[in-house]
Amino acid sequence: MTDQEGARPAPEATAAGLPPPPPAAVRLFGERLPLAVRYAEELATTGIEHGLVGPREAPRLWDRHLLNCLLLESAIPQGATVVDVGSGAGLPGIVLALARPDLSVHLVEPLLRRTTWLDRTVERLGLDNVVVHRGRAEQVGLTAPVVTARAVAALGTLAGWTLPLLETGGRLLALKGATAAEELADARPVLEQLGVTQARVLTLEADGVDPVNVVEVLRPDVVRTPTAAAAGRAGGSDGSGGGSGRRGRGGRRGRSSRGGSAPGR
Ligand SMILES: C[S@@+](CC[C@H](N)C(=O)[O-])C[C@H]1O[C@@H](n2cnc3c(N)ncnc32)[C@H](O)[C@@H]1O
Repeated sequence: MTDQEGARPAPEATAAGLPPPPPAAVRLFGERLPLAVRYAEELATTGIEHGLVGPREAPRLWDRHLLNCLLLESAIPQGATVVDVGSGAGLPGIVLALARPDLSVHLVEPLLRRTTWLDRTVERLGLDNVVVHRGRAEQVGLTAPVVTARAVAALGTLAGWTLPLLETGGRLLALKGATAAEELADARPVLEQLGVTQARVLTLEADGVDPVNVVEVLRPDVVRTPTAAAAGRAGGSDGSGGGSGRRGRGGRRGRSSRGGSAPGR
């Protein structure tokens, strides 16, 4: 047998270098896989054209982005409302909404170019469990039991922005990279100033997917304002890495609304 006879056909590319979904995506998205494929195709085409995704990301969209974000869903209770801050191209918010139609997901993103793309993508995918809000986390005025974020800000800064968005007993779930424990240790003084007493690193895993580190921060009964000095130490840089079923009062599903509308309260 020649090499050529024994060679398997190359996996068919679906859009602009996007490979077919890997077995873990097929298994984990289940019946929602066709929608996840359409989202991946949007990322690989219009997402790259509009600058929401790096031009070389298409071949690794499944592993590095969709599956990485999908692992987070196991930490979110059934029927939860989720506020995803700094969504960018909808990561992790759209992935969660795709995999979990029981969730009500609010995407918070300040940049108009991005919310325009998010609006259009949510509409194209027919996701009626997503509302897009244009605004900054610290001004958007939403509340929910779960707030998610990936690659938005250093942990102390992120906690300062997002703890006020959490309902009593709510949790911030921040997707972080390999240095999650280090980042949590660095942020401890600021978290203490904010009143946080419970924060830990969760490692989420599934067969065929690289494990993901998530920093979970529980909302304290009273969220305090850190001193300016502590806030400065928290840093404003981009942190690397990476709920309850009610709809926003002011937001429309699949549409943008400026900050100020609240899902829950
Ligand atoms: C590096 S991107 C990450 C996007 C996406 N979460 C991901 O993982 O691909 C950071 C995003 O956070 C947004 N952002 C920055 N400051 C923010 C703030 N104060 N509130 C909400 N979003 C913010 C930016 O506009 C940008 O879209």
